[in-house]
Amino acid sequence: MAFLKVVSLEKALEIINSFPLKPTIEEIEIEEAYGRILAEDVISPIDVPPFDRASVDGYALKSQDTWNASESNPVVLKVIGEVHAGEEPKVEVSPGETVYISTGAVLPKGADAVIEFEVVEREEDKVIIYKPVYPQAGVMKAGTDISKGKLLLKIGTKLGFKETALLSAVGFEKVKVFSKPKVAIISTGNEIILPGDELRPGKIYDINGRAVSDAVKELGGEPHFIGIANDDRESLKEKIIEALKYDIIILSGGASGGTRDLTASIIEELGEVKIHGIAIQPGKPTIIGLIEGKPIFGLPGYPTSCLTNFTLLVAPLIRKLLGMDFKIEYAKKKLAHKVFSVKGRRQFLPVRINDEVAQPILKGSGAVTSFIEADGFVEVPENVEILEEGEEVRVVLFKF
Ligand SMILES: Nc1nc2c(c(=O)[nH]1)N[C@H]1C(S)=C(S)[C@@H](COP(=O)(O)OP(=O)(O)OC[C@H]3O[C@@H](n4cnc5c(N)ncnc54)[C@H](O)[C@@H]3O)O[C@H]1N2
Ligand code: MOO
Repeated sequence: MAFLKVVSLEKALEIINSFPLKPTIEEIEIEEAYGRILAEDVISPIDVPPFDRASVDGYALKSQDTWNASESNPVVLKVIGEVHAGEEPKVEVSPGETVYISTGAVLPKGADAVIEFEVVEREEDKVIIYKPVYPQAGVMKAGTDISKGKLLLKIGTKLGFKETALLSAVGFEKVKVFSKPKVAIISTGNEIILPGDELRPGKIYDINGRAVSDAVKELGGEPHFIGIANDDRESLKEKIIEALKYDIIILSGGASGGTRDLTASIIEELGEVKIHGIAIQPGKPTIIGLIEGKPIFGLPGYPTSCLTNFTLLVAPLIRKLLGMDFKIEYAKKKLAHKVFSVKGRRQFLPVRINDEVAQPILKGSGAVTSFIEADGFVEVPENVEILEEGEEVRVVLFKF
């Protein structure tokens, strides 16, 4: 067992990245595609619109017939039929002729423009036109919106309503996406209760179960909350065994006291502890192991510490399973004011971002509002004791 042998964040990430998990792909119905991550490039199989289409209600004609039309010298065309949306035109327009057409209908052969009905006069089977109509006026040509063979969406795109609309426009019934990583979540501690339970002395409501579940969801994963394990071997072991049917297991709490050893010893009994301590703050007592090929993370109990470590250690793995790069995303910001730090441990402090400025939230990891009010957390390198106001800093964003 790698008992309390503290490793660097880089080493921890290297170990996590080496875990035997790979992205898997599935084909799903378009109705289920919202929020999923594309596992293929999408090329348009058709032209949109698929045919030259009237974009106004009016008369389809040969534009050349109208070029000499004016108020004093109108052109008269003969109406030879009608074509409505959804129909195949049965008529062809010859010189001197026109066809009544509705918006969205196929432009009949021979015609190259449509004039709105409001600007012409209709007399029985005649239409009187007082101005020239330009070629393609009132027409949307086939493929001008989307052309067949065009790359529409790239692999890795998160499908929002615009993307699903695009898939619908080209007739996709099914689409290939990365399978959602299934993540089991267990909160630990005798003091933790669920909303709805009675708040007896010494008890507190579970925050990590909710926050981690929804962060997993926001990343594109599928959370499975297993429940709260008491600080006893049987309760914890039972919950961990139950969690093994999922891809990744996340525990929170019990990191610093005796329960920590309990977690480590259960992981060691069922699999292997790979990391027991990381040289970061928060997160020093973090445990990471592998049971039956499933990564298991023991994150700190303080919600702010738990979510910081989730973002640093677990989010890159979930992203990797969704076809993205395994890496922490940093943004460069300027520090709003001087910050003192402890030398020797890399620190991550919650910050609020206003424009390009990172404003530290100095409430400590014990406060849940530290992370709720934060947009990310600033990295204070291990060899730095003071960060000056206005200094450029690296910020990990709470953005999944
Ligand atoms: N003597 C020392 N005490 C502590 C140290 C230390 O080095 N020496 N480290 C502190 C740091 S840093 C952290 S982080 C915590 C680590 O705590 P654990 O991971 O063991 O977690 P717990 O003790 O179970 O919980 C800490 C705190 O968070 C609350 N908590 C736990 N789970 C949840 C949850 N699901 N929802 C809401 N709140 C939760 C728990 O009740 C505690 O108040 O230890 C420090 N102590
Ligand atoms: O390790 Mo605690 O997680 O420093 O806040």
